[in-house]
Amino acid sequence: MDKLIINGGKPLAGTVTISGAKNSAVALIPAALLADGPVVIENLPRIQDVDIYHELLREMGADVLFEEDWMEIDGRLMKLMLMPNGRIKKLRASYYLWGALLAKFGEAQVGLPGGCDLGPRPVDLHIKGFEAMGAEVENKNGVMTIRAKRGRLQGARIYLDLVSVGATINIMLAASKADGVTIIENAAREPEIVDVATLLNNMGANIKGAGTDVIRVQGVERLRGCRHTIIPDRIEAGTYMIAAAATNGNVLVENVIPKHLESLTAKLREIGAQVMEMDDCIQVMGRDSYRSIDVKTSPYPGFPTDLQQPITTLLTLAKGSSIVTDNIYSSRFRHVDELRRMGATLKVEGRSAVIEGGSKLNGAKVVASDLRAGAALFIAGLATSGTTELEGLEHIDRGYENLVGKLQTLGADVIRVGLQHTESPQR
Ligand SMILES: CC(=O)N[C@H]1[C@@H](OP(=O)(O)OP(=O)(O)OC[C@H]2O[C@@H](n3ccc(=O)[nH]c3=O)[C@H](O)[C@@H]2O)O[C@H](CO)[C@@H](O)[C@@H]1O
Ligand SMILES: C=C(OP(=O)(O)O)C(=O)O
Repeated sequence: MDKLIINGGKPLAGTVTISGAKNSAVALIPAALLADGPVVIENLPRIQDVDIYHELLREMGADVLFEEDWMEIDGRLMKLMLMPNGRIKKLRASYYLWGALLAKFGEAQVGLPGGCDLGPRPVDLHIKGFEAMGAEVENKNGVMTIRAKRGRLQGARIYLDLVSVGATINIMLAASKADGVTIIENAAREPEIVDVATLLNNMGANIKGAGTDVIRVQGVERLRGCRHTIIPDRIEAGTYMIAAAATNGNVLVENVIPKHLESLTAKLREIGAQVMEMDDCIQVMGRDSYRSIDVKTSPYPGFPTDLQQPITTLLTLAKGSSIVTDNIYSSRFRHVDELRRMGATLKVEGRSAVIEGGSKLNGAKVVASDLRAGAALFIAGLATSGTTELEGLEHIDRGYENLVGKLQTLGADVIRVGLQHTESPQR
């Protein structure tokens, strides 16, 4: 297995360019299947989740060209297939095939998704939405068979009991070609949802209100091909911002939408880091001592759960007690034991990490249990003055493009060793 070897203690300095958003990319790709012509998606991140989606599309008979950072997708020759297992288990976002195939064929037979193990990740709200639109749903040994009872879904008013990114996008996908109007209430407002609605509208859909908590979708008969550029990955950007602060560095994070990072920017300023927002970049200047603070995750525009683990690492360096509470996932704390192995003083209490900050971290052999646990640990490795060996890179590969290259550009002493010497998995 590959591992990262990090000789930490060097302040990160320089410029890092952020890739396209993972959570947009993995929804835009299935959305493109709905068009009666080619859709070109640009600024795709070269990450494992995108590679797996590429393979899934080929498996389903779509015509796909994947070059550099763009993909041309033509779903016209695609066949409806049973997809019980295999690649769909390797990522969370394979659940978007439910909404996309339902809209395209009136039917989907796709297994339950994989993705990061963060405790229970139910899909009841997706199902509730499809049922409200006239689908019958059967779960047989983890394979979801979802069928529009009348051949085509009907518009419906759907209230989401919890704010869910996945359910909001899935219902939007399904509703885009349904008969009539669908209203999604208590919809998620994440920028990735706006990105998906923008692509669908450019394909000829009629979606209003994306980015607010009420989304209105007037179904249309046909969607057409178009060209779309993905928004920057605010979680990748946030990870580098936190890494800059944790190493007392000075990093210009470019190709970002600063507004998408406001909750993190506010927290970094609160602990005492200097953060400057410009048009499409953010500069973070660290310092050698920080104030402790509390952080609570919540749906956008709140503090993102996907940055909860990375900021926990930073707060282990701040003097005093900090509490980091994850209101989205109750068990997203598998990085905590590994951080303790590196000398941090913190424990899990309920759905919070309680941190006694200020202890000096040391290098150690640690394992990433999930994608952002990986981020928390490579940031810790960069911030210690010792050597850290980090395993579990298959999780990190799901979401960080060219991690080693980008860190090396910022002056980090980090290499990847193991059987596979390439950063990005083979396509
Ligand atoms: C591919 C993708 O975009 N992944 C993101 C997406 O995941 P994902 O779409 O899976 O997360 P959701 O927004 O749906 O989950 C939010 C909360 O709602 C709960 N829930 C969700 C659906 C459902 O049917 N029932 C239910 O109870 C979840 O357990 C969780 O507690 O949003 C998460 C929350 O911002 C991020 O951490 C993930 O990076
Ligand atoms: C939880 C995440 O991803 P996924 O939902 O794809 O597992 C993440 O990106 O932090």
